[in-house]
Amino acid sequence: MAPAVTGRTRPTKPKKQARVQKRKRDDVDVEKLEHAVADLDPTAEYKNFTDLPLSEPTKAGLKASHFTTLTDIQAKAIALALKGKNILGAAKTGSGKTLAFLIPVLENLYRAQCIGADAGLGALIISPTRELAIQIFEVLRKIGRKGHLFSAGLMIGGTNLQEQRDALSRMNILVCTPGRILDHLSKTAAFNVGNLRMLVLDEADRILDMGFQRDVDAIVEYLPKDRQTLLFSATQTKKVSDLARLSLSNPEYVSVHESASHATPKTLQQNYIVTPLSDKLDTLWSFIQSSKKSKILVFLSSGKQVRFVYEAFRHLQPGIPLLHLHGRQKQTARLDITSRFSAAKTSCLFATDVVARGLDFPAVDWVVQVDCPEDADTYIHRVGRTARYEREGRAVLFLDPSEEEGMLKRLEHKKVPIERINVKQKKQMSIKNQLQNMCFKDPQLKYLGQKAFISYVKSIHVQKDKEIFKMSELPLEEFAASLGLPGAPRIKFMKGDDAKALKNAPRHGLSSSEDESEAEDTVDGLKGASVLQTKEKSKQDSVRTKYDRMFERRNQDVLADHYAKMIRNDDTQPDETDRLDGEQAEDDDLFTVKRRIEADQVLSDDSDVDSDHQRSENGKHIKKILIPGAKEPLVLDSKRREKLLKSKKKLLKLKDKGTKLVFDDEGNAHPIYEFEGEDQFVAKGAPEEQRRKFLEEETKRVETADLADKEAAREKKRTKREKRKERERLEAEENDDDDGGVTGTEGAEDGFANFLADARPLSDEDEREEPKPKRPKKWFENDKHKEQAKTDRQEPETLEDLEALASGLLG
Ligand SMILES: Nc1ncnc2c1ncn2[C@@H]1O[C@H](COP(=O)(O)OP(=O)(O)OP(=O)(O)O)[C@@H](O)[C@H]1O
Repeated sequence: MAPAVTGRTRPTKPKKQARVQKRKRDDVDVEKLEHAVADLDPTAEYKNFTDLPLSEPTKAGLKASHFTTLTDIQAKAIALALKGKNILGAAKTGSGKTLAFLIPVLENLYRAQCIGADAGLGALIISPTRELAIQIFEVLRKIGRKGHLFSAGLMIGGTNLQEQRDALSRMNILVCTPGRILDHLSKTAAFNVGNLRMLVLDEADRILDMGFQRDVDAIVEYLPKDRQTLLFSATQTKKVSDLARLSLSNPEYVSVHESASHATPKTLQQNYIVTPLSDKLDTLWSFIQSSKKSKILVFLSSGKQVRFVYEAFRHLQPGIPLLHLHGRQKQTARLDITSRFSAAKTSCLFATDVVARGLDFPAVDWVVQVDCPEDADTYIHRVGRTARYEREGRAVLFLDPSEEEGMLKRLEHKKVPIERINVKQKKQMSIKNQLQNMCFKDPQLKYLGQKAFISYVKSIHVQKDKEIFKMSELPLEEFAASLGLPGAPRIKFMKGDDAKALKNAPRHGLSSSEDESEAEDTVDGLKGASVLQTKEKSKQDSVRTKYDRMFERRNQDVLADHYAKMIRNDDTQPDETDRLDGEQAEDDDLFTVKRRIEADQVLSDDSDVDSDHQRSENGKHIKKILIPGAKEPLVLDSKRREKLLKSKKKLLKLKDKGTKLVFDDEGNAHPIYEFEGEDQFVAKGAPEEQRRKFLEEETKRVETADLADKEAAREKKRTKREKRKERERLEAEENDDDDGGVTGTEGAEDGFANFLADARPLSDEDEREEPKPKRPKKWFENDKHKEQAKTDRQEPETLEDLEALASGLLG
């Protein structure tokens, strides 16, 4: 990120005079304001911003942004915060919490005249995600643009740390993410937070949860204790430990919707569908097909899932522009996608929970939760991306039958009104075959599918609420098939009993039993582990040593199945999975021999490696192992020697070097160099003549070989060039797609109410046919404002522009 500099040029003399005069006016203003704030009654009901004792620049900024009436949370929180109280604010999503803390930040710093480089940092606003930080910063800039003189900056990850450093010491207000600000606090010497007056945590529950706990603890260590702290969230924490950690003494609880019968906005219609995990993508596809004229936000549990679903659906040409967003993307791409989705009228964004909180995308029609959220709070945050600030919206949650009971219980407890609906069977489509075809043809997509599968299973495994997430009840094998995969990839994350079951399981690839290898193919998660447990029960009776386990250990990564097949006996018939894998299996043949030799030589404990347990003179247990090709058995009498077994390179040293042989046409072995008998040599002619002849023949041979080599090199280059061109062409096509160049028929629009059999009639369903009433313009979209803004300054397009305009806020 370019430094969030003020961007102000050195003021000319008349400007300086005007500023001094303004400051004087401010002084008067400040005194008056101090009195007015002291007299302010925080229990009174304030309706309009003009009822509050606010500075002229703030009033002007609010007016220019068309904010006139206060929302509930603003009415309750602003008055208290102006009086310097610590606040714990909770209000439903989309209820206007951002202004509830930004106005007090501007006002309290203004009254304290915490302005300019000498004043130092006055307020620190922390947000859990970069996107949300940017959004807060934008709102701050808009309402502060009418005459405030503060310097404000945005410090988020994914941008240049060094460039931010110089600017830091000049900032009065900073909007940041926890990791980045901690970086600066610990590494930037010039960054002084000694004068800090206010700390704000937006989406406090997320910031205070496990993910950010340590960062927040460390940040708070640097800050002065006698500051004002404001915490805001849609689902408020009152945990004593959290409050103590933030030195939040006697906070005022401002919870406007606590007594409300629902935790979500009234204008939000919420439904759930019970759909087995293996049908989720079919249901999602069918849903998208019936809602092509909507703006849809789809939540999935991991970036890898997002990537796969996005790529797969894109290939299927859904007829609606698709976008995808997850935390692993570059910051510029994330920003670009956020703004494209904000601007889009119809689009479908696949995203992780990185956009679940706080983001204010205008006019989202649908929030679809394909993967069950980890808890009810996350559910509330996700659905909060629609039906914002009194607008209407719909949300639908997909649940596997095993998740239904547990999740509904949690939602009920949190006062979330949700009703079950069913999918109309005739509207349900299946894309399973297409996905299988695509994965078969495109190894990259198959790879993404494998990753998606693994990350999904892992995400279920780490879920805390086992009443909702029951791995053993999920149809994982069918789920893998529904992603187009030929089999369920193996996963190495098992902990506790399950991990032991897997660890103790023998290497099926080396076992002769076909049954066992079948079991292994289906192994996944707990289900698989339990299969193994039963199979191994009989073996567990005998004592198992570390060595036994070491010999039986197998590679448990994504390709483990393939590996197992590769080292299986030659006569083993390829199974269905192999056949599906076609080309890849053929390629793998290349490695079969090599792998088998390595595996046999190094790991196998049956025929090739003879082991012998003995006791040494000092009574220590030792084991002798005969390595094939080695002259002497390897004595395992120390840890270091044991380690030898793991290193093939070191084992090679123990082996005989061997002799190189060549085979003739009849298959008889000969040493590479065989001496000719003297008579034969003499019979061939003079040695000089023989030498000349030999040289001639060899030169010819080398020349032909050289030609062949050159041709092969040319061919290689050619294919490489073609591949590159193909890649470029595909990339160009992809970009076109992203730009909205979407194929498909738009006329096929049916509306989701048609798709759902028991859907409550959507009140605006008919209205939808009529021209939609224009979405009320946001304050910053106002034409008048736009024109004026154009004359004042250019609207920011990039993060850098935004930062460069930080000073705009500020005068
Ligand atoms: N007083 C107001 N008058 C009109 N519109 C408002 C007012 N306050 C906020 N809004 C608008 O309401 C929308 C939601 O506001 P905001 O993003 O602050 O909600 P939030 O409570 O922070 O939501 P979340 O919990 O999802 O973060 C925004 O589009 C904002 O412009």
